[in-house]
Amino acid sequence: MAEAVETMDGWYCLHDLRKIDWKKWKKTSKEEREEAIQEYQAMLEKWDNIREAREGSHALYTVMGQKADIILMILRPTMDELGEIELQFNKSKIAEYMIPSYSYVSVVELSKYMAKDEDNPEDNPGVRARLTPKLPDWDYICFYPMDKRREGFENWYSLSFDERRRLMYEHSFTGRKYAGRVKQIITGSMGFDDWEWSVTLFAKDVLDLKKIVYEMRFDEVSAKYGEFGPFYVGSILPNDKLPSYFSI
Ligand code: VOV
Repeated sequence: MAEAVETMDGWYCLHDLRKIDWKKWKKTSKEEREEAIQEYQAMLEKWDNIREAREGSHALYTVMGQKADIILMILRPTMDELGEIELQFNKSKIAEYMIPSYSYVSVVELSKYMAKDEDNPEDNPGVRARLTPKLPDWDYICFYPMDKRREGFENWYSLSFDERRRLMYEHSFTGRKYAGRVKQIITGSMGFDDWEWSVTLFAKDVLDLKKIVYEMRFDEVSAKYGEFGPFYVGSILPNDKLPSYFSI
């Protein structure tokens, strides 16, 4: 009999991707552009303080290619706080020069596939820290949503718990080979968004992102059951680099 695995859920997560309307930006006066950047930096500094107080976390990256220009990943203890941030951002000056291109709503998720019967992983400080993570300031990000397949004989949701645990164990084994090189944040989004999970990977070497995704394609769980949405890859955009990023 298939039964759901218990999940542990942490901070709520919004991935907000925007394109920049460079044409409009270029037509704006220098003063207005400076004002918009300063307001944006002040907003980011406020979020930095929230990160320092461990009441949330965020990461801002530029995106390669034409799907978007920037990605903001933001984590907060409640979904309402994410809503407030989105609203505040939409009302800001800089947002007038940005066009929404994709967004994703989810919650940081760990499952109990590997938990031993006798212990409650939620009591473990390491687990608590992974549910409320401080996003790393590594140079590169890769974000994509994914599903577990539900077709014909390849139906993840009709596999037994033990079989799913075996497959996830194999998956974790591949992942651990990338310790120190790739950090993953898995968020669950059933009932929240169009796919079932989002995967956010951080790396110091951009090639490690390709290598891990490629290697995992051969894990049985990804080979048989993985279905993937659009991929976004980008580079970190620190607060102090905003003026040069927006300079024209
Ligand atoms: C950086 C490497 C890395 C490591 C160490 C790692 C480990 C683990 C562990 C131990 C576990 C299970 C317990 C838990 O923590 O939930 C998971 C869980 C999960 N993973 Fe993972 N994963 C990695 C990385 C990693 C990647 C690159 C992907 C994308 C897959 C691909 O083909 O593109 C992925 C996906 C997932 C998903 C969707 C889940 C939830 C599945 C579910 O059915 O619940 N993951 N993952």
